[in-house]
Amino acid sequence: MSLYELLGDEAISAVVNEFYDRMIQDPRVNHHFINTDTDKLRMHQMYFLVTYAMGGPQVYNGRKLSLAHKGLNITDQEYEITIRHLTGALRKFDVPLEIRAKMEAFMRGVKPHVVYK
Ligand code: HEM
Repeated sequence: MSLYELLGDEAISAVVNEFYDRMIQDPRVNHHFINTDTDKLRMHQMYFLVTYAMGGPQVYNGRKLSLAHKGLNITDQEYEITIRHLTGALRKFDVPLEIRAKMEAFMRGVKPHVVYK
């Protein structure tokens, strides 16, 4: 069974919303989002995770990660903070450790496409 089937749409969207709330409230990373339509971004992020991290239906039609983060110059430290906010959001909704570990591994795998662009 895929992560997508295990969690379901509702839980995934709750996690993504919680994750964005944490990012937007955190002064160490929220400056990146000043010029971003965050409602649109929540949707894109959710579709991206469903499609690539969770083995769900292919619903993502946004830009490639390296293009989406071009010019943001995201640092290693900001990346770690972001991972902590995602795993924190997963924990808040009692997502089991095994799934949290898989999501974290996925996030670490795409890091080269996101940092220092
Ligand atoms: C950890 C893995 C990450 C994934 C999987 C991811 C995924 C995405 C996706 C799917 C988009 C939308 C692309 C589109 O609209 O076409 C996006 C945009 C964006 N991401 Fe990430 N992201 C990650 C890490 C980060 C980090 C660490 C930051 C900053 C601290 C960040 C900041 C942004 C911003 C500001 C945008 C919007 C750019 C714009 O307005 O054009 N992302 N990301």
